[in-house]
Amino acid sequence: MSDSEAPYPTIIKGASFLLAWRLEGKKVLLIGGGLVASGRLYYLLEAGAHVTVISPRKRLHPETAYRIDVSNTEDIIYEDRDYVGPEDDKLNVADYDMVLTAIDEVGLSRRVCIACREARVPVNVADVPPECDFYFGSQLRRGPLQIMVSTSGRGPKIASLIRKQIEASLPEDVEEAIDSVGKLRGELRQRAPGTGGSLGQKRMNWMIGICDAWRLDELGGMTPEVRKQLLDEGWNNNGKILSPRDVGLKSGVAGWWMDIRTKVVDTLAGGDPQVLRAGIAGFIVGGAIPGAIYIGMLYQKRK
Ligand SMILES: C[C@@]1(CC(=O)O)c2cc3[nH]c(cc4nc(cc5[nH]c(cc(n2)[C@H]1CCC(=O)O)[C@@](C)(CC(=O)O)[C@@H]5CCC(=O)O)C(CC(=O)O)=C4CCC(=O)O)c(CCC(=O)O)c3CC(=O)O
Ligand SMILES: NC(=O)C1=CN([C@@H]2O[C@H](COP(=O)(O)OP(=O)(O)OC[C@H]3O[C@@H](n4cnc5c(N)ncnc54)[C@H](O)[C@@H]3O)[C@@H](O)[C@H]2O)C=CC1
Repeated sequence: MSDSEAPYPTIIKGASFLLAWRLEGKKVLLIGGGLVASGRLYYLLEAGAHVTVISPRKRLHPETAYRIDVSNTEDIIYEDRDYVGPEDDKLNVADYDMVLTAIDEVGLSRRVCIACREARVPVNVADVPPECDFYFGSQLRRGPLQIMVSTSGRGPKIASLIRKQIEASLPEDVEEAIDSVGKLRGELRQRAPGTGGSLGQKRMNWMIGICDAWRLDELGGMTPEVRKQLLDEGWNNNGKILSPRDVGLKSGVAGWWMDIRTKVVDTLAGGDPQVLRAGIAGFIVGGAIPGAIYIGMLYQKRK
């Protein structure tokens, strides 16, 4: 059977299994305290992990020192010393949910990796990709929204550049929209509790319908009263999907402008606002220069 005849997508191996790992309250061992470790520590703390950092004070990155001494004293156990290796150290890698090394001693990192794999503890060795059970990626976070770019170890700087492009293209209201949808889902669950089954399917269909019918900026502006109206007159009315117009919201100038803008951008610039902006700037500059010459000529003539 050729690829084009296959009923489902062809499996192309070589990917990483991307997840959003819930580390809240989990124990993580971080060996090293330099620049790379400071980045690791930041993400671990944002995820609510309890981190044990081992690294001599004298080469601690200032951000790591700040986390240890000032901002996250409760979340970090700090040991001011060299880690001596999995065979001799008083800390046992098997006692942790995750182990990270970010040191400049490849031999030691390798021994940590072997010990972790024996103990089946996931490990990341910053300087040796084959010794990583998982890679970090270039990340961005806007409240509940998290995006990670991975290049499968090939080009971390490219991952960083792509992340910046994604960041610049995100709609402004994305955080508020996710927040509103989260609240609506919670209120729907209170009204129709339970897991799975036909009720679960009905709940999911209703949420999909709402997300399809409302634009991000409209979702972001949803008040508690509107959410109640959606549930009272929509969900409780045979699972009807009410649009913003149905609940009395006028599209408003902002909404109208967004619609027009999206249509114009799609038509003129293939969906890229930057291309359109460049085009408009070119149009203005292109008009301004001949205009200035013309006015200049009129002025000359009058004289
Ligand atoms: C495999 C991986 C393992 C892991 O770290 O988990 C890994 C490995 C290595 N990185 C090295 C170097 C650099 N790393 C960066 C930057 C980042 N590296 C990150 C992740 C990863 N790096 C994982 C794969 C990610 C993927 O799949 O795309 C990012 C995305 C996330 C983060 O670290 O938090 C973060 C960007 C964060 C951001 O800006 O958003 C830069 C650029 C810079 O510093 O500006 C350089 C210098 C340029 C260069 O060398 O390309 C070297 C040394 C190579 C050598 O010695 O020559 C190794 C080891 C090796 O490759 O052998
Ligand atoms: N994965 C990635 O994204 C990147 C990885 N790297 C690699 O990661 C490693 C760390 O990089 P940096 O943080 O920039 O180095 P760095 O030199 O700033 O920090 C190394 C840290 O490890 C500590 N350390 C060394 N031996 C130790 C031990 N036995 N026990 C405890 N702590 C120990 C040092 O005190 C220092 O704090 C390097 O090998 C580097 O090549 C570098 C850049 C990016």
